[in-house]
Amino acid sequence: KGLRDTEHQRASPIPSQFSQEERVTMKESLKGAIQIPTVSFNPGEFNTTALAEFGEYIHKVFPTVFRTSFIQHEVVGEYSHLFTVQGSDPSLQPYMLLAHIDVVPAPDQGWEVPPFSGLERDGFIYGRGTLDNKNSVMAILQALELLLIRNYIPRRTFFIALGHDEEVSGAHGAQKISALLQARGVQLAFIVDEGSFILDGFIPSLKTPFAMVSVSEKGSLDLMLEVNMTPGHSSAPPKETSIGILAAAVSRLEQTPMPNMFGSGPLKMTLQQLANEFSFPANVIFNNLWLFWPLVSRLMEREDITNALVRTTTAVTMFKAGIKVNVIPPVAQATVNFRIHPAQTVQEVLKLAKDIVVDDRVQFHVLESFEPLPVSPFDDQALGYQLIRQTIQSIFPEINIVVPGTCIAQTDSRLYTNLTTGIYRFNPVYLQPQDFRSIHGINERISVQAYESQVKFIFEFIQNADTEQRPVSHLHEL
Ligand SMILES: CC/C=C\C/C=C\C/C=C\C/C=C\C/C=C\C/C=C\CCC(=O)O
Ligand SMILES: N[C@@H](Cc1ccccc1)C(=O)O
Ligand SMILES: [Zn+2]
Ligand SMILES: [Zn+2]
Repeated sequence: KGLRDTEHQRASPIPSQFSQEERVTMKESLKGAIQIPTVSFNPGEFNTTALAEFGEYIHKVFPTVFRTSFIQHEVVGEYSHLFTVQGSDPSLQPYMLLAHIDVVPAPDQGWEVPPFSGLERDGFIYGRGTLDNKNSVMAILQALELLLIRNYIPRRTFFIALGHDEEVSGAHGAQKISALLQARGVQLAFIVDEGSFILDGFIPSLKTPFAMVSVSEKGSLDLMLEVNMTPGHSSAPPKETSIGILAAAVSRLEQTPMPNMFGSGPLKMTLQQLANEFSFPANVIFNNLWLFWPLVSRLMEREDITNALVRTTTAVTMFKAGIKVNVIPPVAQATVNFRIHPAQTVQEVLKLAKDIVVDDRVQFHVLESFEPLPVSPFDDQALGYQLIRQTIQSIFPEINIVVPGTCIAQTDSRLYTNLTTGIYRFNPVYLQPQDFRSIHGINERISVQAYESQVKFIFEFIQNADTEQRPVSHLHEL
C-alpha cells in the first residue's frame, strides 16, 4: 500500500518551521546531551553521576517544559523521567512517547572523534547515543519545548517516558514507570518507541528508501551452558575436558541454525506490502510468495540482518573456563544469546537448543528470557500506526511506502504491554547499513539535518494526534 494515493497532506496548525537561532540551539543541545556519558555497563551498573547530570541538563535546555503548569514531571527509579502532558480534552485517550537516556559503552578506539565529544564534522554530529537513543530523548523534549514557546495547548493527554537502563533490561526505569501508570489506571491508545527507521539500501534490489514501522519485536533467551569435571593433573588428562565438551556443544549450536520461520510472523506482510516497489522480476516474486517462498527465504538467509528476520538467532557471547596451564579445568561456562522469532516461544527455543546439544554432561541454566511481542494493529483503524504514516507523508514527502515490520533488537516498549496493544517502534531517521553497524559500534552519528527532521516530525506528530481523525481511505494501486 503506497501513501501517494491515500489522504492528502494536512498542514499542522503550527507550521514546523524553526528560526536560524532555534536551529542552532537545538543542535547544540543535542551535542551537550551526547557529552554526558550516561553509560549502562551491566544490570545494576550505571554511571550514576552522568545520569544525575543528565536530569539537570534537561532542566537547563528545556526550561519551558519544566515550568508549564499542565505538565507534570516525575523522576522514577532515581534517574528515569516521566512527563504527563495534560491535554484539554479528557475524552481523548492518551498516548506515550518513549526514549532512553542510557547508552552502551564506547571505548575510544576506532572513532574518528571521541565518542563522548559530540563534535560536529561535515554536517554530522558524532557520538555514542546520536542514533541510539539520545536523538529521540532530545527531539521529543525539543519539539515539546518549541510547541510550548508557540503557546500550543495539547488536546490529547500524552506521556513522555525516558528510561535510564534500557541497555541493561529496563528493570529500574521502564518497568517502574509502567507499574506506576498501571497503578494510576492509565490505558494508552498507543506507544511510539525506538526500534526501526527509514531504511535505505538494506535490500539490494530495492533502490528506494522505505519506512518500516515495527509492529512486533523479537524475544530473547540468555542461556548459560555449564560442564563440570573433576580437576586433576594435566600430565595424565582424561580423553575430554570440560572445555572440550563445552566447546563442542557451543559449536553445534553455532553450526545448527534455528529453523527458518519465513512465512510465519509479520515478515510476509512486510514483503507483500513492499512488492510493488521492486522492478521486474522481483516484484513478481514478492507478489507470489506462495510460489517463490523457498527462493525468497533462502535469499533472506544470506545477509545477517535479513537472516535475523527469518529465524531465532544464536549468538555465543561469553566463554569462561580454565584456571591454570597444568590443571584440568573443573568447570567451563558459556553464554548464548538467542533472539527469538515472533512465531516461536522461549520454551520451544530451549527445547531446540537441548536437542541440538544432546549431551547430558552439559547443564542448561536460563539466565533471562523474554517472549516475543504480539503484533500491534496496523490497519486503517489503528490510530498510532496511521498517525505515524500521516506524519511521515508530511515530513518525508519523498517516502511513499510505509510497511509494518519486526524489530530484531529489544526495546523498553516491551515492558508496557499492560497499558496498550498498540506499540510502534519507529525513529523518523534515514538509516543505511553502515549506520546500522554504528549503533553499539563505532562512529555513531546523525546529520544535523536528520536531527532537525526528527524534531519536526515530533512537532507535527503531537499536533496530528490532536486533530480529528478521519478514516483513511485507500485506493489500491494497479
Ligand atoms: C525484506 C525485509 C525488510 C526489511 C529488511 C531490512 C532491514 C531490517 C531490519 C533491521 C534494521 C533496522 C533497525 C534496527 C534494529 C535495532 C536498532 C534500534 C534499537 C535497538 C534497541 C537498543 O539497542 O537500544
Ligand atoms: N536493547 C538492547 C539491550 C537489551 C538486551 C536484552 C534485553 C533488554 C535490553 C538489545 O536489544 O540488545
Ligand atoms: Zn542500544
Ligand atoms: Zn536503544
